[in-house]
Amino acid sequence: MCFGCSPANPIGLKLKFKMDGDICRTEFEAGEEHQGWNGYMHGGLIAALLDETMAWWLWLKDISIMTVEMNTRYSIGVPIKTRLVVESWCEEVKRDRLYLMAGRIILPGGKTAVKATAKFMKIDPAQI
Ligand SMILES: CCCCCCCC(=O)SCCNC(=O)CCNC(=O)[C@H](O)C(C)(C)COP(=O)(O)OP(=O)(O)OC[C@H]1O[C@@H](n2cnc3c(N)ncnc32)[C@H](O)[C@@H]1OP(=O)(O)O
Repeated sequence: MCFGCSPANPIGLKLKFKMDGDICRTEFEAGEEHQGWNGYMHGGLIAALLDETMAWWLWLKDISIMTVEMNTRYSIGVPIKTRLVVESWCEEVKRDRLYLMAGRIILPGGKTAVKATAKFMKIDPAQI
């Protein structure tokens, strides 16, 4: 019952993903329950949005992975009750096992509010 994508998780984000060329994309609108500071989305949940979107780029290609490292740069506060677009893509694959991924959150109007980079490690699907 994944916090990011399961439709059955009552407190989950219920994200749905689509590939558009080499970009994986989802949309999300944060509610009051997702706030940190008043009116703005919690930074940890923003990181979860990006982690999940980068993971799904791989998952949609049938690659089983786990996040092993992630860096998040918060440039603009992410307002709640606002339609967000989240995108991810692959920048490099090392030794056929380590995937260097990147992602961003785009506000209405096109500005990038948050950028992330992360490393994902391919694992044996039997491990999860
Ligand atoms: C549908 C999609 C839903 C996805 C949900 C969202 C994704 C997530 O949030 S996953 C949850 C968070 N992540 C985790 O809990 C991961 C926890 N970590 C692990 O379980 C293990 O470290 C695991 C299985 C990934 C790798 O373990 P293991 O196979 O033993 O790796 P290990 O032997 O330590 O390292 C393998 C190689 O990778 C390298 N490596 C390990 N970590 C890193 C790193 N962070 N950066 C670069 N290289 C690394 C090692 O140096 C090693 O290199 P070499 O082969 O040359 O010696």
